[in-house]
Amino acid sequence: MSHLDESSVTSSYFLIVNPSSGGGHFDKKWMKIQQLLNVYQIDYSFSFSEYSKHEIQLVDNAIKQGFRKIISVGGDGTLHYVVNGIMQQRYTKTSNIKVGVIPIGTGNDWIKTYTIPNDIESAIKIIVQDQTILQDIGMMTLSDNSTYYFNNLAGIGYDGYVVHKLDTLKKLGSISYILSGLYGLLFYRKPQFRIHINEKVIETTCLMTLFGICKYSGGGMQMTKNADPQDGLLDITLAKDFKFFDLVFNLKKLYTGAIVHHKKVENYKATQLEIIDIHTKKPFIEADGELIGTGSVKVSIQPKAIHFIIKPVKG
Ligand SMILES: Nc1ncnc2c1ncn2[C@@H]1O[C@H](COP(=O)(O)OP(=O)(O)OP(=O)(O)O)[C@@H](O)[C@H]1O
Repeated sequence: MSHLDESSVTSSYFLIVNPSSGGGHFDKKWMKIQQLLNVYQIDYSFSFSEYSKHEIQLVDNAIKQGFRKIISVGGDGTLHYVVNGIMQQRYTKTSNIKVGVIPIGTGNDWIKTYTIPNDIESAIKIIVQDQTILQDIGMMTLSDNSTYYFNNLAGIGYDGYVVHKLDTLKKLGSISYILSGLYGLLFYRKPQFRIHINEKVIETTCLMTLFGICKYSGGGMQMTKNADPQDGLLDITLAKDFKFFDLVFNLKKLYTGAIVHHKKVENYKATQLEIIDIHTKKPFIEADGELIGTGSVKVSIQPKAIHFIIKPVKG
């Protein structure tokens, strides 16, 4: 780790701004954000991301320059790459970094766990209040040894397929997740997984396996049983031989979280697991709603890795 001279560390915020996030009206939103940051006397610098994953490089530069407070202005994808930038940099311990979010994305699922409102001014007020939580971060290693981090939820199988299909439907907003999900289930061929978890080996046909750090994904669905962002454990859901009608008849349960009690669903807590794609069907792998690759994957957790600015808890 190449440590910076402490005198170059600044208390100012650095905003990573995704102008493509949220599908429109960016100029108006950005104008409002700048005005409010001035009203609340927040000292900041910023960069616009110019393409997907550019956030990683922008975060690296900002931390190198001495910034320790990073604000992600965008949706879950922007936050995902901001987190990847923090986890990959080598200038300071990741837990020295504080991350806040100004949500302007389509889904904005990460903020739901912390009841941060999907509203620019409320989010800025929360940043001013400066209450933080030291959150766990998930890590995935693919067959080619590439490494990816996730701050919300990741998965392999059908959810990856849905993310792959989602791009064309995203302009419809959060309903696009469910439309994409239902459409795909008519055609999707479930892979066979060999799963090594907690000294057990499970071999099964599997619609998907999910790894949760936080509670919500897919535009407000709750598909893990008891995700706790600070317990040092992945909250794992195995949706086994789920069929089209299993999903149609249980739509409401996807949103209430009751789906985890379905007889074709198994839940686990673990610090690590490995999923082997037995017949090399190359199932899609997603992290925080971003497609990251295909094939087998090892998943683990980095406990209490990054400080996130969250809504102050009353009491
Ligand atoms: N200038 C850019 N042009 C195109 N894509 C970009 C740009 N900057 C960042 N991206 C990428 O846009 C993708 C989507 O971003 P993000 O998820 O934040 O927005 P969203 O899709 O509107 O919101 P959500 O994921 O919450 O539904 C991410 O992969 C991000 O890296």
